[in-house]
Amino acid sequence: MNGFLLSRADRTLRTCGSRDQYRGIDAAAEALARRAVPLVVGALPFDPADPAALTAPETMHRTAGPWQPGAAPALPEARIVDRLPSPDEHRARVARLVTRLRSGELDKVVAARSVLLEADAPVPPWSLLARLVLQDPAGNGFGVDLSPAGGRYVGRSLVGASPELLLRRTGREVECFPLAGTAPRHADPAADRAEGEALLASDKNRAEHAFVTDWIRDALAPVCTELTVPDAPRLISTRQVWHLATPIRGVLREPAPSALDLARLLHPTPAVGGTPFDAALAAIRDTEEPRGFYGGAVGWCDADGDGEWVVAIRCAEVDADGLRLQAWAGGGIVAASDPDAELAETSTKLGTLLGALGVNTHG
Ligand SMILES: C=C(O[C@@H]1C=C(C(=O)O)C=C[C@H]1O)C(=O)O
Repeated sequence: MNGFLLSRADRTLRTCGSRDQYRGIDAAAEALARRAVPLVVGALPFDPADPAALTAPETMHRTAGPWQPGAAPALPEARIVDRLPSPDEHRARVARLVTRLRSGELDKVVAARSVLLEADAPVPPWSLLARLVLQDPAGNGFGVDLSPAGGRYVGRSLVGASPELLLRRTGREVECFPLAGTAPRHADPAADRAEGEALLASDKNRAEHAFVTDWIRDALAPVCTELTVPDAPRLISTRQVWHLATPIRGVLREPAPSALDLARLLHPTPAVGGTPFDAALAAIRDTEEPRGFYGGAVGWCDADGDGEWVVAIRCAEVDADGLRLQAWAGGGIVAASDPDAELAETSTKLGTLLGALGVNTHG
């Protein structure tokens, strides 16, 4: 995929070409700080030890509102050919994590799984992104060339539509919109509303959510002169799920960290990692296949330090030839989690990507 696109409800950034590429955040941050480049776009991996895929683009184009790609492009038929791990193994992993959570070794950890897909003809990443944005124009649709990360990422892209804003920095203002706590949507409006209300009232889900808001508060407090974190979360919905969400706002202390510095400070939050941070990251590294850029962050930062980063969920990596895709979904596990419910939650979340691809099989 040549270029980068981030489609948000209020504005879209699209870039083309590459005048420089960075595998390390430091090198990109340094180029921005020297004003050697006006803008850096791209993706940060889930695991901070892995390479990033950052690009200083040749040209950029900003438009108001979500991306308007025109009519929904047709996509070739695609099907699930494998699951990593198998649904049974995911359930077993969640059960083992619950044992560790009950022993007090961990407070929360996100368990993820993926599905591998094969298509009859190449899936153009831009067409997949167009379908995701048309399916939910309010979501944060993104398409990123992962080539700057090198190795197996050359020619690969990351395409998705995330409901979660890691951060937006505008001058000294910083905003975050973390999510954690999930319930499925229902076709019947009364059942749907009841599911949402039950999520909002659930102590288990509120506790899961609070690990994320506490993490963000602790990370932002030292770099802010003002910080507002509401006491209770609110409900938001996508086409597939309800989530608990908390809008967080702060005023940054001078010299204000850039959006890229803030992304590095906040990511990975316990919405995709866990608490305590080191133990959760170690558990994920020990139990899961590599997440690559799933669970990472996608966004941009300009030479003034402004920028936006969304959490890279509800997404897939598309192979260089477009014939193979890998889509992931995860969920926060706490001591009270049920392995069957967690498996179902990942299937529902996979529905964002699979729905845009026209794959109806439940993941
Ligand atoms: C990890 C994912 O989603 C995250 C986990 C959530 C949860 O555990 O309830 C909710 C929203 C996201 O922060 C995913 O979609 O893959």
